[in-house]
Amino acid sequence: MVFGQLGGKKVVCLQGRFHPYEHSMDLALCTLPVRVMHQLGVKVMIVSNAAGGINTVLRHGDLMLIKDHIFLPGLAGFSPLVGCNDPRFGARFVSVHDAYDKQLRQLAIDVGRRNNMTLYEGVYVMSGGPQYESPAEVSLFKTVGADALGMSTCHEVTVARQCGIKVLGFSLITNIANLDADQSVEVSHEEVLDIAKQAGERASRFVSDIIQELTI
Ligand SMILES: O=P(O)(O)O[C@@H]1C[C@H](O)[C@@H](CO)O1
Ligand SMILES: Nc1nc2[nH]cnc2c(=O)[nH]1
Repeated sequence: MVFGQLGGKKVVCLQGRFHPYEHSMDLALCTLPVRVMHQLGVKVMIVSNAAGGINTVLRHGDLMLIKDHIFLPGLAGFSPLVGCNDPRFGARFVSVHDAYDKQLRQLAIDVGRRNNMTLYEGVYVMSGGPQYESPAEVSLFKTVGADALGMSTCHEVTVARQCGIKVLGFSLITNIANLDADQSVEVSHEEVLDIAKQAGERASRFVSDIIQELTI
């Protein structure tokens, strides 16, 4: 965790995250930093990820605001909320009808527009990873309404919402997910890192501008 000030606001940044595939799908462990941030008094969490684009409008390097998510591991019982519930972090049963705050999304859209940024809005699906998806799996996700897919974020957002932290999320499209097994292209982590690196500065500026205008 890095503590500091940005745009006149107190901020805490995580220099990385714990992915469920790195920790035997122990999602409670992977979301510990979010609970710590809650205990520190954090009210807004801005979360980002690298993702494969499913929606055909998305291109390498695009930013997609997350409007909603499909938490696939969570649906299968791999939720950070299973097990004993500690009431310091919120209720046993949590509604995620407003996982990604509408007001914060509007703020991001306004900031993006002022900076002439093309910003898409869509649904992020989290798979367990660490393998990238087969074309048939990508087709499945497309059919159920996903626009981009990755291996993180949903468990963190679920815990943040349980704690009452408002969330803004965006995906950086690092690769185009394959839909056709006959014309598929290999996805590589190097490509993901490369595109993420290229977009880093633009994405950081965008987040700083949003933080500057936060009124919460
Ligand atoms: O932490 P994120 O979700 O940005 O990282 C994605 C998912 C995998 O960890 C990795 C795959 O290339 O990028
Ligand atoms: N699951 C998944 N995660 C990603 N992270 C970056 N690209 C991808 C992708 O295509 N699939």
